Amino acid sequence: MSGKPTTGPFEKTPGWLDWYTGPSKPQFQLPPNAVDAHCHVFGPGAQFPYAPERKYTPCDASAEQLFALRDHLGFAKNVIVQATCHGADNRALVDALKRSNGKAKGVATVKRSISDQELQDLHAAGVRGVRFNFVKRLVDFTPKDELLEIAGRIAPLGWHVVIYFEAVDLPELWDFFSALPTTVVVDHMGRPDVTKPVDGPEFELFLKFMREHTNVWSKVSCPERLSVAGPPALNGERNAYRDVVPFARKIVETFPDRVLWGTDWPHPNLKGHMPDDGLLVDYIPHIAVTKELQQKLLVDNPNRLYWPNEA
Ligand SMILES: O=C(O)c1cc(C(=O)O)oc(=O)c1
Repeated sequence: MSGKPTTGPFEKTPGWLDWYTGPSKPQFQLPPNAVDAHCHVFGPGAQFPYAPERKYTPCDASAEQLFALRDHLGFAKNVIVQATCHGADNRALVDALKRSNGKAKGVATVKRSISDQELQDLHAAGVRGVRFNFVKRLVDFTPKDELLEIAGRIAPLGWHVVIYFEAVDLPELWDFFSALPTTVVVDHMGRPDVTKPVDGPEFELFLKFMREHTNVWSKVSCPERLSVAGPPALNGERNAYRDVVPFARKIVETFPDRVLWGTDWPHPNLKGHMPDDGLLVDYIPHIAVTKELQQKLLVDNPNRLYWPNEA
């Protein structure tokens, strides 16, 4: 790993937790060509300013630092997801993609005013999806007709839509999600409340959503965000976030061909602790318990979605 977090000209949100320097080497050996399918770059703010409409100001997390983590953990490639602190200004994302030597693809945030040429430029840089965010603490509301219009424009490019929402909001968003004309990838399992039973009505609704929509995939990421009881991936703990495991394992085993995993580095907005990313990788074999499931989750699925010509 190289470097320490900086903050440049911006003042971080009070209480901000910086990403973990000096992560462990995972004990779990990632298979060849494994993809970290959800991570972000922040700034650096001095070069790529944070968006005026942002809801938080992070520490910087540069492309070099992300690529150093990738190599340290043993991933071959990254999918970099536009972070809300950059709004619809995708310059930091595009710069990271261009400097990845083909080892990163991206998911952008766009507005309806984007031109066809700008979409083509994003495609050339390696963008393969757009993100629609419904988490109220992160973004202001965007009208659904605007989102549907964007989805209709990116569909012919072969892109997909990434959606981020809270489990309690799924009933209200169901019809809108059903109308999306592309592959749809859900961030962080649709944020289940893991204090509720894994076979209870809330999580069952999410499973039903995936069962009834074969175009819907799920990232089984972010146990560090969803966990209530821990234990955190710190201090050598290689059996972390046990309360999240049954939820992620259920999705992996029910929909093995429609799941992705990512670190979520640099883990924006965590409050209690910042995980050791090496120990976070050691969470994977607890949710994908066979070599076959690990191969699909980490290699086959993300390569099929993001590098289809190489898969
Ligand atoms: O839960 C979060 O705070 C969060 C935020 C962002 C973002 O700001 O883009 O992305 C994520 O994947 C998760």
